Amino acid sequence: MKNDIQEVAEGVELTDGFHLLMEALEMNGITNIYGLLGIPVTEIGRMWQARGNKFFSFRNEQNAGYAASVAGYLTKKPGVCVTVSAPGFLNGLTALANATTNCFPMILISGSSEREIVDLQQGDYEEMDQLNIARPHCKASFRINRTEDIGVAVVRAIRTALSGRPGGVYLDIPARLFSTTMSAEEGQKSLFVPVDPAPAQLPAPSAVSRAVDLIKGAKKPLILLGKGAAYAQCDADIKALIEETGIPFTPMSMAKGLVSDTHPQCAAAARSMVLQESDVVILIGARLNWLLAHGKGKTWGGAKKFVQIDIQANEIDSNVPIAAPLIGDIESCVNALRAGLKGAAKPTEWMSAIAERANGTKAKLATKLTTATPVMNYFNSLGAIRDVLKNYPDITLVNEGANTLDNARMVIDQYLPRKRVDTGTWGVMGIGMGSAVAAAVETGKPVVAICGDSAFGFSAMEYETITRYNLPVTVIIMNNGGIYRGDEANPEHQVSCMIFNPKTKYDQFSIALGGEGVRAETPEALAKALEASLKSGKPTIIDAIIDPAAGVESGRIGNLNIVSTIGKK
Ligand SMILES: Cc1ncc(Cn2c(C)c(CCOP(=O)(O)OP(=O)(O)O)sc2=O)c(N)n1
Ligand SMILES: [Mg+2]
Repeated sequence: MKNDIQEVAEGVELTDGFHLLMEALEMNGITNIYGLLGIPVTEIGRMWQARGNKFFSFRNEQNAGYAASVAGYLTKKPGVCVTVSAPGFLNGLTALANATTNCFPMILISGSSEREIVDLQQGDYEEMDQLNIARPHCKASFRINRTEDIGVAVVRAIRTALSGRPGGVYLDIPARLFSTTMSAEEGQKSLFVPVDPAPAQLPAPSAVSRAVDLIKGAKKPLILLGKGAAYAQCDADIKALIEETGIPFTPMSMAKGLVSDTHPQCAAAARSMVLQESDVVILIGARLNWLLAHGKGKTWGGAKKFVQIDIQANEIDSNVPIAAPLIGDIESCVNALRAGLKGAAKPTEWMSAIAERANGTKAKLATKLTTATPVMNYFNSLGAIRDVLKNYPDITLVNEGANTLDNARMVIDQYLPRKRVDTGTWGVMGIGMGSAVAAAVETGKPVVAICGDSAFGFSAMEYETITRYNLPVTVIIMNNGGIYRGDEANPEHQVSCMIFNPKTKYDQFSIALGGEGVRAETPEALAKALEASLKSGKPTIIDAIIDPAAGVESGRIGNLNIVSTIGKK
């Protein structure tokens, strides 16, 4: 390797891999790193902090990775996660794969063993072929072998994470590179900032007129907003498209608040009606995957024509034929549609039929939200939370669980864009605390995490990370004593595989980890504790006691469960 390390004459100022990596990140506007330190990356944490940047140190790399990915989603700059090699890398890889599935820009940087040892499988400390293991789970996997390549590698990682469909990138750095030196002057010259890393991509005029004609001919058009539309940060353009055309819209969970849930054209409360009865559906940053029943079947009722805006051409026709593909970035496509639809007739009859159905649904729900029960259920507990949160529109709501997720998504309104972070496309549990850290750090505003007790358990120890940085995070644990429910009977001489220890006290857990803890057994107590926590700005866990029989298996996706047709033997 000698010939790869420049011989530097005496007296020339030197730099090294550590410094070049940090300068390259800083030059590209990255000041926060989420990670977990150890060999060979420990010094990065200390030096990064010494330079006045922030290193948020986690208890498990998976949660640091979730934090980095959510930072990327909220800021449109890649979130950066740093881990040690092998097991640390693998823990971070789950979050990198989830970021890629969600289309969140994120860079995972892991220290690694030297190539010559990995390739001969000579059994190094935490040896693993990380570069190749990462490749199938992210947009790109790069390894840096020379100090002079650090600048271009960071830029490639940033451009890949941000351009086209955003996603995860893996940067593999062999341990020795960090301390390899080179001339500081040469090193400085090797660093640069990419020009326009996420370029606009305009749709073809022929595609725009095809889509405009289809929408103009629709009797019952519908706009369906996905988290891609929220990520695009062209909020005013999307609101203008909706209001100028008078077309009803319904948001996917993380697109809630892109246009307020209380907007008169919001059809969320009549979702099944609009999915079934619409004749032309305009998908904006939403993929026709499992979350939308793959665009077919009883969810969608009769024949449907789809207009699909997506930056990735091969997403089109992934499940059903798309009548009018619009390939480009969301802002360019939305504004092209606005121009073409100027003066088009508004579907006022369709909109008023929807409003009537929505109002009926809301009235029924309102009764459930205020009906007292001996032990709280999901509705009267979430009703109390909703009444508090409507006075705090700019908090970020983090949400995970099954019944906890499905019911909170339906009950808790969102008023502003990018204020709801949840389990995303995969429906992954454990995103809670990492997402809460990132939201608190990147927005500087309070966070409320509503987690099922099982979901909370996946990242519970990160609550210490939250108290350590004294972040304004309130965690409401919907404690129904189990996965989906807490009343499953125990099989012979065993504890049920679906329930938790009924003696668990999450309020005491919070106090033990340096936070505030409150046990809430009524909606009034829950509302009071939430209000107090938001006012105090202190890390708080509210242990919301929910009826163990209140949930249903797998929440709203029980249909995906597989059960034996021959029963238990
Ligand atoms: C990483 C991971 N593991 C397991 C699951 C399976 N799973 C699990 C384990 C859930 C937890 C449901 O229990 P909860 O206590 O969080 O919520 P409710 O009791 O309110 O339904 S929801 C769900 O899909 C998952 N989605 N992700
Ligand atoms: Mg539960």
